[in-house]
Amino acid sequence: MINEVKERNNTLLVIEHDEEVIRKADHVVEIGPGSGEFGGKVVTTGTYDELENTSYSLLFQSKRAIYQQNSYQRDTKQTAVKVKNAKTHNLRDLSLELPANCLSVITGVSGSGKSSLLLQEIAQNQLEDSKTVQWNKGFKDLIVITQKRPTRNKRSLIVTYLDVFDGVRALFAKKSKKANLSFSSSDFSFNAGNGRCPNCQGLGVVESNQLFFENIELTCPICHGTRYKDEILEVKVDGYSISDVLEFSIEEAIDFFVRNGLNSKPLQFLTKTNLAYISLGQGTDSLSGGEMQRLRLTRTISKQKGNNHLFILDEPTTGMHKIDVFYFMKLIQNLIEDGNTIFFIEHNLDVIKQADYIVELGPGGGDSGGELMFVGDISQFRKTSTQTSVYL
Ligand SMILES: Nc1ncnc2c1ncn2[C@@H]1O[C@H](COP(=O)(O)OP(=O)(O)OP(=O)(O)O)[C@@H](O)[C@H]1O
Repeated sequence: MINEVKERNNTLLVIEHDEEVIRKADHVVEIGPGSGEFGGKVVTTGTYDELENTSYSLLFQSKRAIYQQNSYQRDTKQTAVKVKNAKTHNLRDLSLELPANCLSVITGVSGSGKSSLLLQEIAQNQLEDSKTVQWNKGFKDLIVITQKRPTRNKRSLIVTYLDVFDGVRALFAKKSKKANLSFSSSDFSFNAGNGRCPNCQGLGVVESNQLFFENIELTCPICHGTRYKDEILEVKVDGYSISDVLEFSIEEAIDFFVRNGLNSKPLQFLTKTNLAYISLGQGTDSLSGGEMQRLRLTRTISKQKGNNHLFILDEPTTGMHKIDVFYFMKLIQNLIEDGNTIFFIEHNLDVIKQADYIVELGPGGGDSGGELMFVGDISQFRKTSTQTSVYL
């Protein structure tokens, strides 16, 4: 389709990570070299072949051995779930088993029935058996992370989304008591209470509201973006005000949290997914799609205790660069090593290569889909020529 658009004398500008698309581009621009404040520069430009042979190109680096990971090839004998004669949407009397304590990937062309199988047929009744689905009874719970983005909310910051701000507020309240100031934990909230800036209501920004002009956000002229009243900012822990803490990167925040006995577990998980560069006070609505997926997974994982959880994730690597996928998959593999089970809907070949068990649905979408094209491990998959395996 892209070629057709080009042939009609149009110009296409595409944001893309997919190597197959990059390979076909006439000109590629790589932005980086890192993420967040470490990004924003043009790293290199050229054709796919030029990038592949330029040592500082991100494409070149991501194809290096360090970013390749193979399947752990775990034993798939223990069953997590049995599906018998599933018929949801386009599924054609589908029967299969998925293994426990492994990474299973369901792949296939768009509309082939992946979501119908995993999100509807399997996940719909949580861990309850149904006419078509029989569960291994060892799972503690089922956690489903879909692609749906949480509703946009200006007041949701990384620190509140990860539920670690209450601890920070309580710490500052305790410190204020020691200094004979009578501030409570709620005075250190920017969402409510008496401590937030009355002009911007704790947002740190105000809207320009000028007649005839589009509204733009301006730094609040009263609190200068700190979100708080001056007397609140005078309370310091280790020399930092609560507004300074919101400016911390995740890496800096971990030091502060550990030093002060706060729960740093969710922050530790974030660093494992290569998100150590974002700041505690960054709004969740400003995150990229790939960053948001990792944040959601981190929040979910950090709340789970122990093992025997079953995670179902719908295309979790959408929007991630190969390098981000590498870090993300390390976290996933650790989860499995800890005794959990993961089912993915995924097209990403780097993920498929790491799967212990692969299911491909097809052959087409809609009425021409819903059939099992392949079930087995990666070494068997490489020997077939399904619509997905030919790209491995
Ligand atoms: N609620 C629904 N009612 C009727 N048909 C549906 C419903 N949801 C999905 N379908 C149809 O079932 C078929 C399989 O859809 P499904 O979402 O399972 O595919 P998929 O493989 O997950 O696709 P994609 O990769 O594009 O997300 C499609 O033809 C779709 O239009």
